[in-house]
Amino acid sequence: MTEQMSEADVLAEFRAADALLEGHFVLSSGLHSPRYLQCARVLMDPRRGARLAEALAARLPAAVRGQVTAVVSPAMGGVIAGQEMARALGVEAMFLERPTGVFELRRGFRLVAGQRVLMMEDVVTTGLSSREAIAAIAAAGGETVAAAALVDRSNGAADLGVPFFPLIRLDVPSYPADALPAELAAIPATKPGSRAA
Ligand SMILES: O=P(O)(O)OC[C@H]1O[C@H](OP(=O)(O)OP(=O)(O)O)[C@H](O)[C@@H]1O
Ligand SMILES: O=C(O)c1cc(=O)[nH]c(=O)[nH]1
Ligand SMILES: [Mg+2]
Repeated sequence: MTEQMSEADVLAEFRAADALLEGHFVLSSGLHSPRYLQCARVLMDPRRGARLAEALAARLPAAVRGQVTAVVSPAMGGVIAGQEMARALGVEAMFLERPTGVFELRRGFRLVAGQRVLMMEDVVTTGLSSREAIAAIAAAGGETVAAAALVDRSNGAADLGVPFFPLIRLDVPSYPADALPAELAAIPATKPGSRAA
C-alpha cells in the first residue's frame, strides 16, 4: 500500500534520524548556511528510506511513473536515495560519479538512446548538481523526464529545466562567503559534502 506522508510526517522522520543539523556549514555551491539536512542519516535506516521513497513516488504524476524505466542519481548523496526511489518505482537504479570532476556513468551502467529516466537527488540547494546530472544523462543518451529529491532547500529558486518533485520544501537560509551574518561568522565552518572545492 502507498504511504501518504504530510510535511510534518517527513520532518518527523528527519528529526528522528538526527538529520537536521545546526551550526555553520559550507555547502556544495560554496554558500554558507546555519542549517544542513544530512540525508545520509535519514537513509541509515533502510525502512525509513523506503517509506520516504514510497511517499515521493506516490506524488509523481502517473505520466512520469508510467514513462521512466530507470532512476539515475548523482553520487554520493543521491546513491541511496536513488536506489530507494528505483525500488519504489520498480525500475533499475544507476548513479553518476565525477572522478575527473564531471559526472559520468561508470561501472557498466548505460542508457539506451532516448531512455526516459528520473533524476533523483537527496538535496537541492542551487540546483547546480542536479543540472550537471541531467546534462550527464543527456550525454549518455538518456532523457530526463523529471527530477525528484528528498529536500528542496532552494526557496523555490532552483530551475532544473525539467519538472521537479521534492518530498519536502524547506525554507533554509544560505549566504555567500562575503555576506555572512555575524552570528554565523563566529562559528567555525565544516564542509560535509564531497564536491571538490
Ligand atoms: O543544489 P546544489 O547547490 O548543487 O547542492 C546540492 C548538492 O550538494 C550535495 O552534494 P555534494 O556536492 O555536497 O556531494 P555529495 O553528494 O557527495 O555529498 C547534495 O548531495 C546535492 O548533490
Ligand atoms: O547544498 C548542499 O551542499 C547541501 C545542503 C544540505 O542541507 N544538505 C546537503 O546534503 N547538502
Ligand atoms: Mg550530492
